[in-house]
Amino acid sequence: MKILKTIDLSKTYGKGESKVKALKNINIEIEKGKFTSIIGPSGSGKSTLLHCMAGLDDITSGKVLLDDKDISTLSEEKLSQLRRRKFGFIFQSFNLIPVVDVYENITLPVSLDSKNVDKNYVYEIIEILGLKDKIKKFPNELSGGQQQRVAIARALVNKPDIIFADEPTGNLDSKTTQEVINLLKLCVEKFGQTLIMITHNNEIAKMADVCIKVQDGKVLEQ
Ligand SMILES: Nc1ncnc2c1ncn2[C@@H]1O[C@H](COP(=O)(O)OP(=O)(O)OP(=O)(O)O)[C@@H](O)[C@H]1O
Repeated sequence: MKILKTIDLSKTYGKGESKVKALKNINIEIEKGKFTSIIGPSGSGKSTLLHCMAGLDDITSGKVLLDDKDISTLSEEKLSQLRRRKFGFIFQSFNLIPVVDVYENITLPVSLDSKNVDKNYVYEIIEILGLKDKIKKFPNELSGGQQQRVAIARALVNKPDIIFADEPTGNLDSKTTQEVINLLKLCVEKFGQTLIMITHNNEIAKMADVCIKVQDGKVLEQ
């Protein structure tokens, strides 16, 4: 089953002389419950594609279908609700909140949406990600790998349908990278989520179920 599709998706930045065609008629389909990697050279349009699929960036033409519904025409308010409820995000810079502890960093997306925190589920995630003895720590007391594991826990806490990850291991050494990717895969498998991840790294791209190659704003192969 396909959870997300793009139809002739194009994105152009700027106007006139400074116009950049970042995406040119992209047609891709993302399989539900699978791990899809997006690989390509710097500037090829990977981040733009991810942002357009996740409703973080407006598109110039085409469609983005989530469960066959076009999300590119939604209002900013509806889009932000959709992102909060259905999507999880992990970025290269962990984007943790420095003044609250690990537990609060993880549970904040749920409390922001004024839903009750499912404590059993939160502790299950914390356990899997090996953060049990870290929940009272603050982000600056953690290593990079530990901080990224907190960011993964935070992305999972809403039980999102899709997790969008933009170079999540870009700031980590190769051993920690393997650990983090393995944990991410484990969580996705365990909770049946769909993972879409950008990477520069061929080895990581190969760990995915599906690999999409992007070059010069176009999809080379899926
Ligand atoms: N906000 C923006 N304004 C203007 N041009 C942009 C903007 N964001 C990206 N671009 C341009 O769009 C093209 C695609 O950029 P994008 O960031 O999607 O590539 P990428 O494959 O993710 O690169 P990297 O691997 O270096 O992060 C590039 O030519 C970039 O310069």
